[in-house]
Formats: sequence, C-alpha cells, structure tokens
Amino acid sequence: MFEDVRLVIFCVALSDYDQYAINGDGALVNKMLLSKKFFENIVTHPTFDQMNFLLILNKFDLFEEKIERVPLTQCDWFNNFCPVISRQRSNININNINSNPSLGQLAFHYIAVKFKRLYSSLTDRKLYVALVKGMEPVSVDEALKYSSEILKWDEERPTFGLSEYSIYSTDASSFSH
Ligand SMILES: Nc1nc2c(ncn2[C@@H]2O[C@H](COP(=O)(O)OP(=O)(O)OP(=O)(O)O)[C@@H](O)[C@H]2O)c(=O)[nH]1
Repeated sequence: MFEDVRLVIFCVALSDYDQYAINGDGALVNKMLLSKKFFENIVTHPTFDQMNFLLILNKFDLFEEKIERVPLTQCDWFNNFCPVISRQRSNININNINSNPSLGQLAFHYIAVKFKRLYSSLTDRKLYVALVKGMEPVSVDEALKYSSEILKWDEERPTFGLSEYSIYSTDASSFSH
C-alpha cells in the first residue's frame, strides 16, 4: 500500500477458469472464483476508495487454445456463456474482435463484462479492461499505455464537466485490445 497511487492494476489469468487451488480453509476452489473473491475484497477495500481500476485479463494465448477443448461453463460463474459463432471463424488477430471474433474473443468479452458488472455493482464506477498475452512484450506495452491514458483522462476530467461525456460513463464498453 503506497501513497499517491491513482490506478490499481489487477491481473487475472483467463486460462484459470478450469483450474483449482486450495483456499484458506483447505478446500479445493476454482481459481477464477478465487480471483473473483480477491477482486471483490480489493475493490471494496477503503484504501482503494475512488481509485481507478484496470483489470488485465492475461494468458489470452493459453485461453484461446484451451477454450476449443474445455467449455467455459466449467467455471460456475460463467454458466450462462452461450456464444453465437460464425462459420468463418478466425483466430488470427486479437484486434479483429468486432468483425469476425473467435470463440476465445467472444469468451474474453463475456468475462470482461462479468467483471465490469461486478465492479460497478460494488463501486458504482467504471472498470477498465485490457486483454494481454504476457509472453508478448507488445501486448504488455499496450496495456501499460492504456493505463497511462486512463490517468490522463482522469486528470482532464474536471475540464469537461464530468457525466455528460460518454467516455466516462459506467457502461460495459471500455476495452483495450
Ligand atoms: N503462455 C503464457 N504464459 C504466461 C503468460 N503470462 C505469464 N505466463 C507464464 O506463466 C507462468 C506463471 O507465471 P505467473 O502467472 O506470473 O505466476 P503465478 O501467478 O505464480 O502462476 P500461475 O498460478 O500459474 O498463474 C510463468 O512461466 C510465465 O512466464 C501468458 O500470457 N501466456
């Protein structure tokens, strides 16, 4: 815990949805559910009150490969994931999320919205989300660039008269890819 922190970067491995770990009570728990619980604790902690949060959804490369074999519904939190898939699917480029998304991209979007809704229900604020492949430096750099942008927007915010501008709204549409 430091003074002068204006942004918390919270990192979750997407590929954890079918993994298990032992919790504090010695029980076997899904790792994504453990991350969710930890996320809830951190975002509601008084230290981070009114702070910006950037959620990094990491290990997208492993996730995209895994989701072709293991259904996302393995994790109870994602039990209503029911994507509509185009026949001409593409796994080539993580930037084409709106044109012809792969199953992994659709699932990433679904998970991001799950976290965004959870966050806004707990804080009444907007969660920023970035998609990352930790083994690709460019992907990590882009997420860090996004975090700088968030801080810049925050500095400029008072200039614009706040809520009239959709960029600052609490909807589920702010992603960095
Ligand atoms: N393929 C892949 N590997 C990654 C990625 N990010 C981190 N790793 C690797 O994952 C391993 C575990 O690293 P971390 O996730 O940082 O460590 P951890 O939280 O202790 O480990 P996990 O419980 O496995 O997540 C290391 O070998 C990293 O190099 C990623 O986006 N893709």
